Amino acid sequence: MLDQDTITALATPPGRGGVGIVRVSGARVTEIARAVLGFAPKPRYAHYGPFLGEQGQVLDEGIALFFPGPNSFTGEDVLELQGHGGPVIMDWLLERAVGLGARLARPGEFSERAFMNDRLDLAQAEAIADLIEASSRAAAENAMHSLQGEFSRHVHELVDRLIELRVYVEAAIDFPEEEIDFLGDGRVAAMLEAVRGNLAEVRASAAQGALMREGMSVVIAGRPNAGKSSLLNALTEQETAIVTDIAGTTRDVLREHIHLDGMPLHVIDTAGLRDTPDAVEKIGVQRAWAEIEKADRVLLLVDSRESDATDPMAIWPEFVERLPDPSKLTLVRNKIDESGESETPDLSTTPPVIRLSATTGTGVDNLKEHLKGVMGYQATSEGRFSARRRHLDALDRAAHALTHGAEQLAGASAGELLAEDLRAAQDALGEITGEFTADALLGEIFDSFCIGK
Ligand SMILES: Nc1nc2c(c(=O)[nH]1)N(C=O)[C@@H](CNc1ccc(C(=O)N[C@@H](CCC(=O)O)C(=O)O)cc1)CN2
Ligand SMILES: Nc1nc2c(ncn2[C@@H]2O[C@H](COP(=O)(O)OP(=O)(O)OP(=O)(O)O)[C@@H](O)[C@H]2O)c(=O)[nH]1
Ligand SMILES: [Mg+2]
Repeated sequence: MLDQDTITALATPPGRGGVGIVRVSGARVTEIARAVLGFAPKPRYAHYGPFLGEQGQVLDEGIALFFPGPNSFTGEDVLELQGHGGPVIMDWLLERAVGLGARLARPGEFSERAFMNDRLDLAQAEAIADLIEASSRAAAENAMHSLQGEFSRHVHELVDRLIELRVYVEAAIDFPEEEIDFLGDGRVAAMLEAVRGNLAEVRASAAQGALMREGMSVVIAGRPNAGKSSLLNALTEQETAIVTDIAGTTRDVLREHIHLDGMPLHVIDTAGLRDTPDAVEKIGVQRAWAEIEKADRVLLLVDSRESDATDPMAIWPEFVERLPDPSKLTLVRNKIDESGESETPDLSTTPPVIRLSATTGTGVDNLKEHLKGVMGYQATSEGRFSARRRHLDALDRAAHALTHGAEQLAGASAGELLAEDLRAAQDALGEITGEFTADALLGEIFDSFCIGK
C-alpha cells in the first residue's frame, strides 16, 4: 500500500526569505544527496557547502541535513537542502531533485507518510495542520497538545475500556447457558455506564477544541433599530456596519472575525426581523433566519426602553418558537444609557440576560465575558486539545452505538447485539486516530494540508 516514490517539495513558504528549505523523502534520498553534495552526508549532521547542479556547477551554498529512516519525520530517509530563500534558487533545487528521480509531493504528503509509517496517528497529523493554521496562541496551544498526543490518549483509553467490555460480553456469548446471568449481574451495565460517561467528557473537551479551532458563530438578531449593527461595531471596535435611525438599514448579512483572549468568534449582523413589503429587505430577513438557524449562539437584541421583560417568551414568543435550539439564546437588553437600567447581567437565568449600551460601550465587556464563558474559556490551556468536526461526528457515532447497546442490555439482555454495538463504537473511535479510516477520507484530510507539509 505504501507509495515507493521519492518525493520533494519546498518546506518553507513560497516567495523570498532568509532561508529556503527543499525537503526530499524516500528511497532515493542517499543517491540524491550524493549527487547534490558530492559525498554521502553523515546522519543528523549540519554539512555546510555547495549544492551541485547536473554539470557540477554550484547552484547554491547551503546547509544539508540527512535523517536516515526510520528516525526521521516521515520515517523514510529524509534530506533537507537549506539554501538561500529565493524562488529561483528553490525552483532550481527542486528541479535538480526531480532530475535525480524524485517527484513533486502532493499537499500533505510528507505528513501522510509519517502517518503511514506510524510516526504519528491521524489526529496528530491533523494537529500539525491545525498548528500551522492557528490564528491565536490559544489555538496553537491546543493544536500542540493534540500533536503531543493528548487527544489520542483519551481516545485510546476509551478504546481500551471498550475492548475490556467486549472481552467480557463475548465470553458471555460463548457460554449461552450462563449468558443471561453474566449480562444481568450488573457488572456489564456498570462498565458500559462508566465508558459512556468518559466518552461524554471527551466529547465535551473535543467540542470545545473544535469551537476554538473553527470559531464560535454568534448571530446578532432582533427587530429593526434594536442596535444590532451598533453592537457589531462595538464588538469589532470599528465602524464595520452602517448605523442609522432608519428601521431596515441592514439588509445583507455582515460577518466579522474577532478574538476574545484568543477565542475566535464569528460575529454576524443581520437584517432586523419584520414583515415587510420591500423585496430586498424580505430577502435580508430570510438570510437573517438562515444564520440564526445555524448559529452556535444567538443574541436576541432588544431595546430596553420598550419593555422591562427579560423572558423572551413574553417579549417575542414567535421568535423563540422558531429557534431550533432555545438553549443557544442570550437576551441582550440594549440602550441602557437611555433606559437607565443597571448593567448587571443575570447569567443564571434561562436565557442569560446581558445589559449594555452599544453606543457608549457600557456592559459590552460583560457580553464578552459571557461569550468566553459559553466557549468554555479557562485562563490556562491545561487539558485542552484541538479537535475537528470530523472527530465530533465520530465521537457522536460512538456515543450513539453505546446508547443503543445499553438499551439492548436493559431490554433483551441481548449479548450478540450489545457486542455488535460495542464493535461499532470502537470502529468509530478508530476513525479518529486513523486505525479504521477509509482511503478516500485519508486523501481528503491530507489534501487540505499545505504543500511541503
Ligand atoms: N528543519 C526542520 N525543522 C522542522 C521540521 C523539519 O522537518 N525540518 N519539522 C517537520 O515537521 C518540525 C519538527 N518535526 C520533526 C519531527 C520528527 C523529526 C525526527 O527526525 N524524528 C526522529 C528522531 C527523533 C529524535 O532524534 O529524538 C524520530 O522520530 O525517530 C524531525 C522533525 C518543525 N521543524
Ligand atoms: N441611545 C442609544 N442608541 C442606540 C444604541 N444602540 C443603537 N442605538 C441607535 O439606534 C439606532 C439603530 O441602530 P442600528 O445599530 O442601526 O440598529 P439595527 O438593529 O442594526 O437596525 P436595522 O439594521 O435597521 O435592523 C441608531 O440611531 C443608533 O444610534 C444604544 O445603546 N443607545
Ligand atoms: Mg443594522
